[in-house]
Amino acid sequence: MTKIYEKAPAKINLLLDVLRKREDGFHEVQMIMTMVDLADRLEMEELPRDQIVLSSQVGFIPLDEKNLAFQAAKLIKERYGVKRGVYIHLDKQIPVAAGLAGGSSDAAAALRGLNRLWNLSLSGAELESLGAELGSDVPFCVRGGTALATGRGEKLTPVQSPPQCWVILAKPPINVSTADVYGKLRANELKTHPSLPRMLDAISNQSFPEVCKALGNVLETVTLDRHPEVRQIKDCMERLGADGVLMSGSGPTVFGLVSKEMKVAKIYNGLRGFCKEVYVVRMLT
Ligand SMILES: C[C@@](CO)(OP(=O)(O)O)[C@H](O)COP(=O)(O)OP(=O)(O)OC[C@H]1O[C@@H](n2ccc(N)nc2=O)[C@H](O)[C@@H]1O
Ligand SMILES: Nc1ncnc2c1ncn2[C@@H]1O[C@H](COP(=O)(O)OP(=O)(O)O)[C@@H](O)[C@H]1O
Repeated sequence: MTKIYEKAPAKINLLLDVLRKREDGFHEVQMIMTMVDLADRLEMEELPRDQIVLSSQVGFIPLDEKNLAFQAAKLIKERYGVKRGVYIHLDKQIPVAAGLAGGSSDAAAALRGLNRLWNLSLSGAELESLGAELGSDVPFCVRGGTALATGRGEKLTPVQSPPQCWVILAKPPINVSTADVYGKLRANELKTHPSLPRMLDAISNQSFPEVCKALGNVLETVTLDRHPEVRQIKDCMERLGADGVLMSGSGPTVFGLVSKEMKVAKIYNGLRGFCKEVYVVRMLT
């Protein structure tokens, strides 16, 4: 039996601005998103019966229709009239409900993989548009790389890779719901907004210090207030010498950008003192 493998990397938001709340309940955003090399892995294999079966080595995620990879398989099957079944094994490495788009990336990987397994010959644009039906971050996860995401996050413009660096991820032991965070955001009362042109300039000049200065995420106004432990992790990373520090997405994961390898071990060890889940990864360029 043919087996298809797909990697589903985590994303971080180098910049996340919210412009306004829309009538459909979503928020109009401007985000610079990029992938890091912490990834889930999906293994897909045809089943002799017309059924979607999902398994994982972890017990704390749903394996039924609530799972975004399951939803992706169901959507592509129904839309293209595929009368074949699939067994998907999900090797989960990305922390869940962390602001790292783990579920969205799994859905994107399932779309890419099933397109190959079932020889559907769908274009990248078609896969992205299917992805948009599953979640705002899924089109970016289908495409990967670095992008400016606008609309509710589904409209993508490619952006050059940021200068390569180390990324230290620290996830406090709390789960944050994206819907909750957007729900509590007072989009009209935001006092400051991160500057998108500044971040785009920093990337196009490949200036690591400028990228660090241009980091910004308006969702911190909600999550940092409600979860002091996230602010503590930010402060700790700054104290330990990370060059740039920001919460990713709706949180609670905080990432630190570090250019010099010799600083990484000190920051990692310092964080491990009070946060169990710390990862040292690279940006995917
Ligand atoms: C905040 C971000 C930043 O990348 O990521 P995460 O923190 O979830 O990783 C995204 O905007 C999350 O995208 P995603 O997780 O795909 O969101 P969706 O499933 O589409 O929406 C979940 C809920 O979030 C709210 N939502 C989402 C996107 C958006 N632009 N405005 C919103 O108000 C809506 O209430 C929606 O019901
Ligand atoms: N494949 C999946 N991996 C992880 N969580 C999933 C998946 N499919 C659905 N979920 C559900 O989606 C929610 C958000 O998960 P996740 O995508 O990891 O968060 P975030 O969008 O903050 O990065 C969780 O509550 C989880 O139960």
